[in-house]
Amino acid sequence: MTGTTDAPQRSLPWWEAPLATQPVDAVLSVPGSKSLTNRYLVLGALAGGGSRLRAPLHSRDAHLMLAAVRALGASVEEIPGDGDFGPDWRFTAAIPTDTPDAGGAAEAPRSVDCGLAGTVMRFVPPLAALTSGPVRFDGDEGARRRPMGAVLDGLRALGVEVEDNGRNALPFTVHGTGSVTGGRVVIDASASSQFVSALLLAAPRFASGLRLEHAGPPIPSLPHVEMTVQVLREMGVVVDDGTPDVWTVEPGAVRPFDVAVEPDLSNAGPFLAAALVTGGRVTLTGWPEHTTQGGDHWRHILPAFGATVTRGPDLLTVTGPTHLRPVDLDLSAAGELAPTVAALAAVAPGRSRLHGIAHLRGHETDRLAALREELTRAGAPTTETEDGLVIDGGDLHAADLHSYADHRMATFGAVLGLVTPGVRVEDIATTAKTMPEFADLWARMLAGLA
Ligand SMILES: O=C(O)C1=C[C@@H](OP(=O)(O)O)[C@@H](O)[C@H](O)C1
Ligand SMILES: C=C(OP(=O)(O)O)C(=O)O
Repeated sequence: MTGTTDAPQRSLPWWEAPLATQPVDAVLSVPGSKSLTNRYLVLGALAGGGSRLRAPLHSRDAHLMLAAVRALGASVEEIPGDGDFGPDWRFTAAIPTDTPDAGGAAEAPRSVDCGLAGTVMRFVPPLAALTSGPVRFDGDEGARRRPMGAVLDGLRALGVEVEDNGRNALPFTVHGTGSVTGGRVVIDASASSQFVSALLLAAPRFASGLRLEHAGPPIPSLPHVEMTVQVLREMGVVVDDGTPDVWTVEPGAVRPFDVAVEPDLSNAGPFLAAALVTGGRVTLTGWPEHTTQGGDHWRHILPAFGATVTRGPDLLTVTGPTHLRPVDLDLSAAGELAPTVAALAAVAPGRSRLHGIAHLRGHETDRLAALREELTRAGAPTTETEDGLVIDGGDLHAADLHSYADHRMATFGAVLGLVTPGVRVEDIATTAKTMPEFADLWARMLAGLA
């Protein structure tokens, strides 16, 4: 099966991926979780009342979410914190909800730039529906290709007016009336777990709460839905998720909070992968004891390649094997890890199979097509299946690897480059979507300084 790739037409700078001259040996910390930061920003916008995010992620996706909740009327100030990667955020006012629609015809629409952030384009429209007046959403060119239908149809089923010229995609305008009645909604969330999270996060403020049902093929990335349920419960919201594919959220207040954001375990992936491909050792600090982050799956994925994973208090250490083994993995629960897993499979001699990830075609780019193209270009012949990739690894060579404006395609290239002379990665700065510090941290890891 083949797809089309959308390698950029513009000429972007090339980054010479550093080659590891010896096994890496580093202890490092990574910035905060995108998924948690952007959920807390949404919940802070509903709670207000001095809610504080400690050590939040400072990246393009997080700053777009911050700008979005501010555009909807929340007030957030930056205050010094203890995090290594930037200041804390404190809400001084929630978004105004339950305000009657002023009649609004002449009101200029507020606008939300979604960039390429799935969390912004999916989580913010239901918030916009709770405020009064039109809100126009748009984003990067690539964002207009990402699936949105289930959120927009879900909102329409709840009585919210959404104007999208029949595209079911960005750009669109949500016409908020200051309140959403709520009730029962059925959606197909097989293209993204974010459709479920989006409606659940705003649901405590729907007048009669929400009963959300999924009907369709299985939902991918289920730990992200569990994360949504957990953060809602932490803020005092009553959620029932006892029946598979059905969630009920009781109407009620979102309690103001003070939380420390966990490190981003998905973004820890390329650094852990460095230990595997170089036969070295990498320790991540701040690894949570319990977490809903999909990135916690590294503890199970990396041993399949032959790595040893050990836990210490607040630490995870990964030691690479002498030779990587090929793998056969279902990544449906943690699809965002697939580009890094694919890089490891390309280094491992033999045939690896990744499945359960058809929905990656709707991520930042069509990741199955992009990975097929770039892996094959680098000497690991790859084919697409209906729901994954078959990768023949072990014989990589120099290549110029495209990043498709996708942070995880860029870090994928960096992993290949560690053990393959002559790899260049296009536009490493695209990692700013979730980790602006990537190239710097990568260099520090290689220097043993991190
Ligand atoms: O809710 C979230 O924070 C996310 C959910 C997942 O989306 P999909 O279900 O679309 O894979 C994940 O891949 C994405 O990086 C972040
Ligand atoms: C799929 C991803 O992002 P988004 O939140 O934009 O969906 C990702 O980070 O891998």
